[in-house]
Amino acid sequence: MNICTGTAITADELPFNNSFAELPPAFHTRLMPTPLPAPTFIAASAPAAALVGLEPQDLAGQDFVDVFTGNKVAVRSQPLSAVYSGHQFGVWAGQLGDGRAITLGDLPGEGGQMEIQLKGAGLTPYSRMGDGRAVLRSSLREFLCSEAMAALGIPTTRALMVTGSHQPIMRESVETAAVVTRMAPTFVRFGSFEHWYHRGRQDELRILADYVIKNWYPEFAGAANPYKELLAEVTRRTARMIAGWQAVGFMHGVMNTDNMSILGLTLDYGPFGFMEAFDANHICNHTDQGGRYSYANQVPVGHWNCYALGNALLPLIGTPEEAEEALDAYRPAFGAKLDELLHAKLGLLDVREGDEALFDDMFKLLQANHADFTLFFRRLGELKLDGDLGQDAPLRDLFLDRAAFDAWALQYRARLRLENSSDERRRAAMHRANPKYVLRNYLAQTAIEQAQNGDYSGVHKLLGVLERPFDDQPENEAYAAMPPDWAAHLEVSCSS
Ligand SMILES: Nc1ncnc2c1ncn2[C@@H]1O[C@H](COP(=O)(O)OP(=O)(O)OP(=O)(O)O)[C@@H](O)[C@H]1O
Ligand SMILES: [Mg+2]
Repeated sequence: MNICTGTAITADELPFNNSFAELPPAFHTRLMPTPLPAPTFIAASAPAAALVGLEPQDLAGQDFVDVFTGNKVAVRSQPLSAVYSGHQFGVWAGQLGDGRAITLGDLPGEGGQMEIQLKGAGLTPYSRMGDGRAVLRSSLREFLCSEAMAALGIPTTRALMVTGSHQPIMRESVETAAVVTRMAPTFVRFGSFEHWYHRGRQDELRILADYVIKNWYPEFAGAANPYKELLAEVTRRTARMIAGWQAVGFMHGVMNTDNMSILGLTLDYGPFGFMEAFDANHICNHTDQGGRYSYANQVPVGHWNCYALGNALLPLIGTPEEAEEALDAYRPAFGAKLDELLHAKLGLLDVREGDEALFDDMFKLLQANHADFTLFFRRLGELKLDGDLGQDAPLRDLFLDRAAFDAWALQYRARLRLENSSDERRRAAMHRANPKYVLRNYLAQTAIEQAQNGDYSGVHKLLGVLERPFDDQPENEAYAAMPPDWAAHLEVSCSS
């Protein structure tokens, strides 16, 4: 829909601006996406489409499929790939860049403009050893999880649609190609700044920082030290985003600095996972043998990544002391956000002494019993304040050590009694804080295998369920179930 005239627009007429293309040529390479043979529509997200005034049914039309696969370039689009560098697994990796992502331009929307990027659209000068492509499996995971995270209320890049082609792509086995159309106000990463810092190119560093401030942090433009303010705010946003991850059991899997968004958005859905049987040391990425990006380590790694950004911004900020001051925002921002989220998850209206001990004991209990993370919090909402704990069997049955659960539940009930709330009201509030549906690996895998056989109905169905993660959806009970036995053998890695 043309947001000015209210009429339908064709893909060719998409009203692209190209703000990143206006930066000097050192920041990007102008290039054309590489077409894929016979691209087909797989799925689109209606909530994402609405952000840029598009209708999902229009996206299924061949002209949109062609533009969003990269087979045709809209008149006003100036496709480009951006350069960036980064630290991978804590080690400086040098130049990376969009090796398979091509930005088409920015589309206007009511909430602000969105950069539209095709992931898997062919070789770029930054492809290094890669083929510039993404396979259907990883593209569906990125598509579904981007939209699932948005519905969970966690800051994230969005996924507008996904298209596929029969073109064979070699990974561990032969798979087929797909393209995800992603959206974010900008895809600038921490690594975009590290790139110029490590080359000693202060002019470009300043141009990039000014570009980001002007467009997304205009409130700092007139500050005494805008770059210090920028670092402090990105640090706070990153900390809050990671608190959001911890609260739903999301594990990113590859928190390299080139995957950290300058807007504090979850970026790059590769070997991610959602916590099932709780283990704070769980590693979701099979390739991450040392567990650098385990669930528990996400918190300090987020801080480490902000340090890397602070180091890169140092020539603009001035002194290390000022950068340190900005980075000091991390712990309080993380602590305050997690505390707020945990209170909501436990249905606690106010903050009281002893709450931290209650949370600690809860995590120890979950750890000792490897209770299912999502089911635990969802079923906790059903707990009754009075009566025999045995009446809460579905919750209690998540724990092998029932006595340990009973002891904690009594502590929790005592805490709840300090507040004046009914079972009903608490249940409703907790169900708004604790999702029933998250993208468990087995759910993604089931939909992917169906899609690999040409049937996309499982993807559509799963997307619909994940768009309403807090609703009860009795007809979709099966999607809330614990993983079946076969899922124990599922491994996700960096292969994508
Ligand atoms: N198949 C591929 N072809 C070319 N480059 C690739 C390919 N896979 C990954 N890369 C590049 O390797 C680097 C690190 O990869 P990583 O898996 O973090 O990113 P990605 O999943 O491709 O993309 P993004 O971070 O944009 O979501 C990036 O520079 C990325 O573009
Ligand atoms: Mg990446």
